[in-house]
Amino acid sequence: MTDNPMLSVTGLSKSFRAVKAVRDVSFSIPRGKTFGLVGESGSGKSTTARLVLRLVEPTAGSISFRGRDLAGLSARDLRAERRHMQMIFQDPFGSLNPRMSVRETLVEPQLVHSVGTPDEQLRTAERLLAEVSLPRAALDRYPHEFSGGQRQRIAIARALATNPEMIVADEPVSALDVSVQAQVLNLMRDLQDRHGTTMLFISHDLRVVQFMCDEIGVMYLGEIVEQGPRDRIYGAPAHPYTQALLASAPGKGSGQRARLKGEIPSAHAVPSGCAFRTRCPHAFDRCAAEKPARRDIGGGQKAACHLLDKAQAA
Ligand SMILES: Nc1ncnc2c1ncn2[C@@H]1O[C@H](COP(=O)(O)OP(=O)(O)OP(=O)(O)O)[C@@H](O)[C@H]1O
Repeated sequence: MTDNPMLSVTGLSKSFRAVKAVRDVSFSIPRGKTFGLVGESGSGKSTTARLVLRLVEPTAGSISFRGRDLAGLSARDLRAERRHMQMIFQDPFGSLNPRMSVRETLVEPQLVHSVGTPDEQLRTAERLLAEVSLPRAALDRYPHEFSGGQRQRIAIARALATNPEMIVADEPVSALDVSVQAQVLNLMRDLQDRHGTTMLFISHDLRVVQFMCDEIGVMYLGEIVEQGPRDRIYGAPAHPYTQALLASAPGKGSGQRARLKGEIPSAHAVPSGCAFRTRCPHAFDRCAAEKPARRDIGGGQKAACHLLDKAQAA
């Protein structure tokens, strides 16, 4: 990774009482790149996003954004920093205020962060609508008058209204019809290219992550068990969980790899040693006794699995 990443997360953990939602997560995102977090429901993806956005306080670990440690910022500085980190959520209907017109929706973030004069704010709103391919007439309409895909376009336009350096997108297309998903993803990629925005992108859908992301972290029970450049993760997955996820993806034959079996255990009772061992087709004694360290396996790929030691010893 580069020396000067836009976002750098180190040793991030979050417990909600006995629930260990996020455990010792570290990654960084170079400027203009997209880092994807993928994993089953309950693996801690959304909690990681909320930690990065400082919507929840970490139990441990640090987050550096634009070279500044977010924990060290006063409430006021943190608010100012939010201008540079915007978010897009799964449910655009829930995240858009039903009582605000599109004009108000797009002007409000600019008002909150004192960006531009009222005239400039309106012009920005008009430009953003054009960028997300909605007509100018949409300005005076309300969220319920739009389809799900159009609402997500409005949410994307709103996220861009303060010209942020980074966007955190949590399952931005999973509530949309499959036919609309590709349009919204294409739009997000085009806008990212045009604006050079850095992105943290969260999805349980491997195809979506493959399409959107440069680098990928695979999460299981709160941990990143494997991480690396997209082509390595999809072409040469090293962790049995990544392999099983890929084999279980819709449209994939099981091939040589075991599909994912059983349910993800509760984050209340994380298995000892390797958290994946209870579902792993390759588990052996050491997996219950000892937690595998994350090891570098070349090409920017890292994975935490005792099999990698075994392979090396062989
Ligand atoms: N506010 C909370 N209080 C208690 N437990 C929580 C809270 N938020 C998340 N959790 C728990 O933390 C774990 C991780 O949840 P999280 O939503 O981050 O996972 P996820 O991978 O985003 O899954 P999903 O796609 O279902 O949202 C789960 O066991 C969840 O029940």
